[in-house]
Amino acid sequence: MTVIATESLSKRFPRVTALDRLSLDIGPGVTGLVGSNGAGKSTLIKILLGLSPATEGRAAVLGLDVATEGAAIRERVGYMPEHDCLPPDVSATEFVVHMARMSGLPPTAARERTADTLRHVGLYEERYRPIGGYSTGMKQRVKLAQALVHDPQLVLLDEPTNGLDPVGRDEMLGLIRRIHTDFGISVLVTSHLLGELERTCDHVVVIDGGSLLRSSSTSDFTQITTTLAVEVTDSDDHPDGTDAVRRALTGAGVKLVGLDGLDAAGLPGAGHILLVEATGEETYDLVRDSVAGLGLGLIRMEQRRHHIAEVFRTEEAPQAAVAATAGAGEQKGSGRDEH
Ligand SMILES: Nc1ncnc2c1ncn2[C@@H]1O[C@H](COP(=O)(O)OP(=O)(O)OP(=O)(O)O)[C@@H](O)[C@H]1O
Repeated sequence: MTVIATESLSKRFPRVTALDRLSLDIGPGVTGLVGSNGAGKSTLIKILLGLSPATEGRAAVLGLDVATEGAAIRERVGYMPEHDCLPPDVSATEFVVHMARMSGLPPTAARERTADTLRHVGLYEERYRPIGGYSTGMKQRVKLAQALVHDPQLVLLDEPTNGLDPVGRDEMLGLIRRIHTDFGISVLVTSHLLGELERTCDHVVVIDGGSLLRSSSTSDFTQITTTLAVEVTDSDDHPDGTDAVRRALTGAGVKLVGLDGLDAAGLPGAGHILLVEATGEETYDLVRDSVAGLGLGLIRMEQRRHHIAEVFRTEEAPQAAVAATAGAGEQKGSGRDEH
């Protein structure tokens, strides 16, 4: 079943091509749309909502044509915009009830749905206070609640983790995951951070300069590698057990792999982890025998998975990957100029 389909979709502004012949086929579940700033993510969302016309190509959301059935799409789809757009002088409850009424819910249903939805996103007593005094995390929750209040089939979330600290970001990602697992609502969530989508999404679409770079299931991105992660104990004889094993394995001709600065993101306590290139079963035996020979304990020896960011380090879009993993690149306008 297709939730979002685009066919050679382009959007040209006078000086920039924001989307360039983009063809996508997105199914149910949680899908991440990743791209550096200016890649065309918000432009795509506005076209999918029927709010902005495409220059060329076609798109359908839940089987409805974006060019002619925008109102029907917006009845069935929730939208969380990227930028701060909340009125400061009303409470979350008043605002979300208003949005529910705008979506056609009768007054009692609107109030009930509002209470349920605000509780679901983690806003309790504070929901009666004016939004102007809220933290960024609370405002993001209000924006999420108004996207969910009319019980949509699909929500489009534009950079929901923007401006959040690591704890707030994890909480928001957990909420997003539960939108699908608890309510069966499909989600398209944009981000410029590849790493956070890896944990949250079933499927990831990567765009750069308005074009499709890759669309695959998260598990395809994070396939098993031939690298073994090895962790050992220390001992009185070998106070740095990791180093002793490193020397033993190198002496036995085993190739060790560098982490390329990805250790902190990849594996907890990665300073104590050796990455070993496995050439076959014999590599496992050699590691086991070397560790035992040194009188050390083997804490773990496991095949490592790729992280999405690594895939892009080695593939065709090094610039997009760097921008996406760095997460701080705020440069606009990576869309290409018209010729
Ligand atoms: N109304 C507009 N007029 C002219 N150019 C626009 C307009 N809206 C977007 N653009 C340009 O189109 C390109 C894509 O912008 P878009 O906002 O879709 O990117 P994005 O991937 O959502 O990035 P960000 O997260 O920074 O918003 C950018 O170069 C942007 O400057």
